[in-house]
Amino acid sequence: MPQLALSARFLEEFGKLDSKARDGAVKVALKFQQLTLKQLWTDVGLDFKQPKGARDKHIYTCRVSKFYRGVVLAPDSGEAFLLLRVLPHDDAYAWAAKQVPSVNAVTRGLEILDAVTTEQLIPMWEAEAAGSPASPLFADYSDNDLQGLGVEADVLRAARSLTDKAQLDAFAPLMPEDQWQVLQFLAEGLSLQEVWSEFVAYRAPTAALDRTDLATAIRSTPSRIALVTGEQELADILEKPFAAWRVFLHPSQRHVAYRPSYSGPAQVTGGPGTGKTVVALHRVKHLLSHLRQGERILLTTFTGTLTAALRDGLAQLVEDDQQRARVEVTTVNALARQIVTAPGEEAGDYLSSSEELELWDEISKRLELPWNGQFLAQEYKHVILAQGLRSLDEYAAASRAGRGSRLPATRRPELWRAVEEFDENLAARKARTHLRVCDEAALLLASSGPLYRHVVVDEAQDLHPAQWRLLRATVSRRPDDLFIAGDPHQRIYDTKVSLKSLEIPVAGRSTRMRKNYRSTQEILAWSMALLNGRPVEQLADGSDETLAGFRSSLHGPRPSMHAAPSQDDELDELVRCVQEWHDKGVALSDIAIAARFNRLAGRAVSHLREAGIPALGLRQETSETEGVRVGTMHSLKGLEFRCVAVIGVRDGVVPYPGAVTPMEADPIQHHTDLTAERCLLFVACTRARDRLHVSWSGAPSPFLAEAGTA
Ligand SMILES: Nc1ncnc2c1ncn2[C@@H]1O[C@H](COP(=O)(O)OP(=O)(O)OP(=O)(O)O)[C@@H](O)[C@H]1O
Repeated sequence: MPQLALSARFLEEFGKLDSKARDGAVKVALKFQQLTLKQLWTDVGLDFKQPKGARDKHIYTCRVSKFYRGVVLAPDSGEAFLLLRVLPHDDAYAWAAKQVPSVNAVTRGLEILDAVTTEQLIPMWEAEAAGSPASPLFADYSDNDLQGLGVEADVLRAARSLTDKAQLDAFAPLMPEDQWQVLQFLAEGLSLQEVWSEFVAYRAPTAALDRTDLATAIRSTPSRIALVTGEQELADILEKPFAAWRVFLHPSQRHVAYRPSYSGPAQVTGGPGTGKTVVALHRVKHLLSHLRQGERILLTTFTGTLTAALRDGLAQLVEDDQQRARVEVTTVNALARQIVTAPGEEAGDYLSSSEELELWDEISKRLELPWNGQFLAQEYKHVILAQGLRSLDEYAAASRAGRGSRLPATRRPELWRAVEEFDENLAARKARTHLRVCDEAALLLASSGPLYRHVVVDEAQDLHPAQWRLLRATVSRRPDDLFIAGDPHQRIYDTKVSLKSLEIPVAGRSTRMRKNYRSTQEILAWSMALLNGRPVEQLADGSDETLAGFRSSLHGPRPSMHAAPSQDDELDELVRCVQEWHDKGVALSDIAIAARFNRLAGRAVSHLREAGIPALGLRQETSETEGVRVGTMHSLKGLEFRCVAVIGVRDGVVPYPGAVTPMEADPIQHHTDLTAERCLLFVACTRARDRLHVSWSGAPSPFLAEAGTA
């Protein structure tokens, strides 16, 4: 029996079919599982036909329903059939007739080129390029350079006729995806070596290649083609056609997630929406398949909302309940609480950051110290807790590197007195702070021993050193101990760490993702302007990281912006915008509103409800509840929605002065805080897949003005 394979595009189109056509497509796919080669070719229901004027003899169409046909690639060997697309009857024939499959000489993957349209367009582009004063887009690269990355004759000719990135984008639907991706990386400024190592090296040939062997090429293209091994697997894939991330991984994603083993901690970084969470989930799946009896995995992240998303994702990827039960999904803070709280003991109250600040202010006044509450809180967080200092002697000997404020050594005893006072006050109230508890939990584990065989961390960029110490202590120093996913461009709190300084060395085991799968290029480009090309400090060792080469191949409308005369007008416009999205078929639960603070978020909820649009706070949501999700920019971290409105992006709020340490108090912290505020707006905007709306009342945020968008 030949093997069935499904292309990513087939699956995407299958997901959008009406139920009748879908049933038809399922029946077709099942026949490939049940019939012999001979039976398939002669099956009346399937009605295999070669399109008239087909450019390639391996391409057929088959009947899916009265109105739809599938496009199938049938290699000569009869070993496999690949379902390429499912389209309305006439479109299927028209598309099928123009396509030519081939085996890429470098990547060995199967490729499909729209040979007819390309041949028609190339002479036009060549003529246009000849008359254009612009220099060719790939002038810096020789044919040899491009061929070495898998760019083949027809695409090479087309690439030579391009003069700008917009033309390259327009070419995307016609071109084999991998070749387009290579050209796109180069156009974005990546070096030949970077493109080679990030995209091609994983797939470089190891044995002789038969370029007529389409069946082998089908098996060598797991990033776009899923081989189906049985009816159960077929049902499983077709049941969730939009969860393409479960089945198709980018070569760099697969390489990172399914690498048999890392000799120590490993890291995946990349801009928003590059699939870091997807990679982390696949890594968990891989680690589960090697887990010995009695061993467990910790999958952890920053906030509770994110653990819910991780749990959902894991349930989609690992269907076996018993396997999944071996993975504990929890936040770092919840884990710490669990470790320090004895059975039956009350967990105690946690101080909010404003309560903590109030307490430090009180102590400062009571002890008549020359420092304000903010200074004390920062010293406690960024020096004392960061280094786990437990006595005045330790504090007196500690480094304050990275602090931009001066504190003579002779004054440290006074400050330590404030720390003691703080701890005593908490003990008296039976209260705790999250970081203090993480610090204690790390200490406890240091004597009681690790809890897990592997730890996988998502959204790692905001973890504090005390949280890292805890994670370090939960797992022994062994191969595959820690797998870390994070993006320093999404650091939205005031902590900056270098993993190297925390004895979590990832050098040589770190990979950066560049392809954005979430947002349209229009949303990405707009959001990236907010960062203004500013590099941020890497998680690994504090050196600079940029978003070079970070791009999406999706396209859509440009973000809309609205400058309102008053907050009421701004909220009226928000209602109009949400209504319009909903009228166009977007589910309310796929729409999110983000504000800098809960107050405006709350007003947005009321305003929407008054207009008859169900809305709820992000924290109240369960995935089934219908209604627009509304929350703070912080609470949107790690999530995604089809449409996002970011509101209240005004001067005096974004950045929020209260969250930015004054320059004169500490210039280093001032810079960190300001960057965190900038990144916060970037994070909120990059949650959007298709539509982004940004609004303000009064003067716009200076971040918008600097980006040239307002
Ligand atoms: N290989 C893939 N195929 C299809 N979709 C993918 C793939 N990888 C990721 N995605 C999709 O891209 C979106 C973003 O993925 P994910 O949340 O893992 O990115 P991220 O890098 O963790 O984002 P962020 O840092 O912004 O939280 C998700 O909708 C995910 O399903």
